[in-house]
Amino acid sequence: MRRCGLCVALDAPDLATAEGWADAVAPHAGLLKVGLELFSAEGGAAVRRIATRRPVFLDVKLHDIPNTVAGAVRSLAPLGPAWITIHAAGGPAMVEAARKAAEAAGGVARPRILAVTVLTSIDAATLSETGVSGGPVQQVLRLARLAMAAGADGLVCSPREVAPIRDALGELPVLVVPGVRPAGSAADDQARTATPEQVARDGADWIVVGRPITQAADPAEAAWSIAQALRVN
Ligand SMILES: O=C(O)c1cc(=O)[nH]c(=O)n1[C@@H]1O[C@H](COP(=O)(O)O)[C@@H](O)[C@H]1O
Repeated sequence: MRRCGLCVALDAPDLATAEGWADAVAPHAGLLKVGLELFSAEGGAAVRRIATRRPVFLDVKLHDIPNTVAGAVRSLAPLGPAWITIHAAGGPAMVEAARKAAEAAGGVARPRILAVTVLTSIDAATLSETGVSGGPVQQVLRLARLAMAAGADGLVCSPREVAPIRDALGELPVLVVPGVRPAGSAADDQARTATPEQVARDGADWIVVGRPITQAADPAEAAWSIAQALRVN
């Protein structure tokens, strides 16, 4: 039976705040995420410090020409992240360049490349405004196939596409799923959401949760409660 783990997004303005959250939630989280806010403020030190608690998911969502993305992956790999995000919409050559750069960075401990499909903040109307017709599920499936064929190790999608991706692409892709909200929590700026229980049932490998944990009165308790909700299988 597939187990779904909790990744906590440490979206903090400084390392002291992030390390406080990391210490509180580490007993309930299998991965900790360093994203654009923390990485922009603290750089590589954030990855190195957080990695002393749990493997780090370094979410920088690279999206550039293949040569530049490959160079960025080469520069980030020595920090030791378990995962690095890129945008699948950069196209197959970009995804392949990221994968090759990660492999060249070496060994079994190489960073894994996660391809972001359609951001969880984007609804059908916004997607159509950007020129993409057909709706999020169709676009996510298109980008998921493209990214996996080009060598991505896994995919980031919203809770709404976990079941469709499993139907279309099977059990192999690692699925990492933000936009998760416990019943009754505010959606904030997330558009395509579902509960932890639903996402685990549909076959996600990891959920990514930030504010419902970090902005809770007791982040450790909030992380524990979400981790419990994942044990539905
Ligand atoms: O790549 C991501 O992690 C990501 C992709 C996506 O489509 N949507 C998304 O919300 N994320 C990240 O997941 C986290 C969600 O945070 P909360 O909305 O606070 O739970 C943030 O750190 C986002 O940067």
